[in-house]
Formats: sequence, C-alpha cells, structure tokens
Amino acid sequence: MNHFELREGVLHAEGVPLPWIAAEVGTPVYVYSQATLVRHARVFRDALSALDNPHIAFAVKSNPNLAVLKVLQREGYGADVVSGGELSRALAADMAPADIVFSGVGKTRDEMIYGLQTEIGQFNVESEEEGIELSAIAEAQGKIARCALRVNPDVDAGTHEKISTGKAENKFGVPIHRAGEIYAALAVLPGLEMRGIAVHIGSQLSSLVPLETAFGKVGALIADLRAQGQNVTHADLGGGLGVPYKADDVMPSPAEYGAMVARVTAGWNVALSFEPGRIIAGNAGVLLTRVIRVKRSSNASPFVVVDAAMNDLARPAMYGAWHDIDAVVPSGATSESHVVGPICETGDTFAMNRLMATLETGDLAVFRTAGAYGATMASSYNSRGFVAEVLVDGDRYAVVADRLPPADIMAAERVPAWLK
Ligand SMILES: Cc1ncc(COP(=O)(O)O)c(C=O)c1O
Ligand SMILES: N[C@@H](CCCC[NH3+])C(=O)O
Repeated sequence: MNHFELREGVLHAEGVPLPWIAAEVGTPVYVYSQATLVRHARVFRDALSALDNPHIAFAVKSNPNLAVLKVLQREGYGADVVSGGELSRALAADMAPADIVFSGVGKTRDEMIYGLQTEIGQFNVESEEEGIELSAIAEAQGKIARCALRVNPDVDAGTHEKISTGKAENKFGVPIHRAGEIYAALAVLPGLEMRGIAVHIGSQLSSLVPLETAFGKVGALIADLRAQGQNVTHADLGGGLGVPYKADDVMPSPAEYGAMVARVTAGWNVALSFEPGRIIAGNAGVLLTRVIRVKRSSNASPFVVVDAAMNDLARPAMYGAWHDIDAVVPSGATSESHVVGPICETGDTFAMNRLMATLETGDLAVFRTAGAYGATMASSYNSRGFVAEVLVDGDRYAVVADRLPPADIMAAERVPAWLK
C-alpha cells in the first residue's frame, strides 16, 4: 500500500493534500509518511522472524530527523550511528544506549569518549589502529568497549561505485584474509571486549547474491576464529537492501532477504544485528517542489525550473540517480521535459528528456523515494537555505524541521576586525 496517492485528483500524503502543506509551510519541503515508516519497520522485522531475537539498528545517516528516529524508536529499533552528531540524535530520540552501534572509519577521540561515556552497545571497529586507540581511551575512562571487527570481504555489491563499500579498494573494514590475526591482536587489549564481526558491502543492492557471498565469508571467518579459541557471540550484517526508484525496478523483498539470512547463518550461534536505512525510509518520503517557470526558448524539450535544487536533493547530481517526478494535481497531459533546479551548475538537473506529467509555471510536483539520503545530504550551496521537513500522521501533520533561511546561516559568519 502506498501512502502517497491521488485522492480526487490531488496527491495526498496519507490523509493530507500536499497543496495544503505547500501553502502553509512553503516549498521545497520534504514530506514523510509515518504510516509508511511504521509499515516498513514492521515488514523488515517480520522478515527476520525466523531468527532468534535479531537486533535492528536504523542507519541514522539515511534520515536523521528526530521525529523519524522517534517513530522507529517506538517500533523498538536501535540506531547505527557514524558520528557524535548522529549519536546525540539517537539518544535524543530515546534510543537505549545498548541498542546503539557506532560504525565508521574515522571515529575521533572525542567521539570514542562520547560512545564510552554513554555506554553504547557496540563499536564496529574498522582498523587495527582504531582498536588500539579505542582500547587505550576505554582503559583511561575505566570502561570496556564492546566491539565487533568490521571486515572487508572483497565482494562487488553490483551497485553504484560511490556507494560500494565491500571491495578491497574501498576504505571500509579490514581485509577479511587478515581478520583472524587482527581480531586476535585486539582481543588481548585491556580496554576491548571483542565479541563479533560486522560487514556492510554497500547500499541500494538489487541482488541478494553479493550479500550471500559476503555472509558466507563471514560464516567461515567465525568458524576460523572459534577454532583459534576466540570469543564470537555477535554478527552485524549491515544494511544495503535496494528500493525501487522506478516502477519497473525489481528488488529483492525483505522476506527473501530474511530467508537468505536464516539459511546462511543457520548454525552460527551468534546474536545477529542489522543496519537498514533506505529500505525503511526511502519510500516513506517525497520532496515537494513548485515550478518557478518553464523555459521554452528552443525547439528542444522545455526546461521546467523548480524551486528544489541539487543542494536539497543531491542524489541525481552525485550519482546520476533517478527519482520519479509526478504532478501534485495532474492534468493528464504528458510531454517530454528537462527538470532542473535554480543552481548555477549544469549538474543541477533532475531529469533530461523525460516523458512525464506536463508541468506549468506555479504547479506543484514531487520527487518520489526521497525519504532516505534526501534532506540529510542537503547543503546551503548558492546561499540557499536548508529545506524544511514535515511528518504526516493520518489527517494531521507537523513541521519536524524548520526551514533554515540564508540569513540564519549568514548569522553564524563573522568579518574579522582587520577587515572592518
Ligand atoms: C555501515 C553502514 N550500515 C548501514 C548502512 C545503511 O545502508 P542502507 O541505507 O543501504 O540500508 C550504511 C550505508 O550504506 C552503512 O555505511
Ligand atoms: N548517499 C547514498 C547512500 C550512501 C550510503 C552510505 N553508507 C545514496 O543516496 O544513495
């Protein structure tokens, strides 16, 4: 079931007509559906029901909005964080510290201290160097850091190269062929409790095959570690499930994923955890925009200039990503258009020669599947403000992130005395 549907010719988010939100909050604005977030959270959890008490940590990077985190906290989700900022958000959303896992190749000393002081559940250590530093800091703080070693299984996830994380040349994790030796070296350090293995090979995966290959390698590693006498009680299998951005995209279902995981991990005898992001939040949000004007100065497709730009939704400019674009009040007419933002870069293009709903000056439109890696990747490039965010629940909605106007951003800047 889709919670962004036409009702009497007007696109709604659940029970709320999108033109109401545009009128009250302005555009561009991200609009999230709480019912969709809850449904996705439950579908993913149900897909893992064959496992013994799996732990699910929402990848905060995909959508760190506090209200979104709160919805997931109420669904019993923990958090996968990659910075002190994300950790503070997970805690602010009342996620239990024990349900928080800290990933990332560049945890700073201050971030390690923050994680130790707040007693987070697990650090996913991405290098021997990081483990040595974390142990020393933990010892000085009188704490023990519960750790998994993130391994790089050298598996091609078959996704966009910029979001692949499990090839040998990627910066993430330790080479799996050295994992036994590094695990053993870290296990003797006084500040660490080495308890497991973590793996995450990339995002927007359209096939389960690379995941199965990677998990198979992790299973073999766990057996090797145990044969060496190491303690292995946990395995974190990361996130990565792709979502359909186009109507004909075929993606593995959470149920197929769950069945594969149950099959591959049978007999591992570990507590399993997962870090889904996009599969939970991607289709739970749209970016609502208004057409500023339509340029018809050549014989080619017109340029539909919308008020959202690459600073608000970076994925098309960064990865050439496709987002469906629909009219909020469709007339039924379709035509080929280029859809672009106002930013002074050719890359500020959302669609070229796309056959889509005809849009005219002043019309509202949405970019679909914008709930993950949308607002969170926004910038203020071209001195544009930060985009607002709204959460819808049935017939009600709330602004869950204010628009941050350019003046507020400028207010944080100073001209030094010598230039006055
Ligand atoms: C360590 C880690 N875990 C989880 C995720 C979430 O991935 P996805 O949004 O594809 O589920 C990412 C992002 O790819 C990640 O880097
Ligand atoms: N930002 C990427 C996903 C990155 C995942 C990071 N681990 C995207 O929009 O597709």
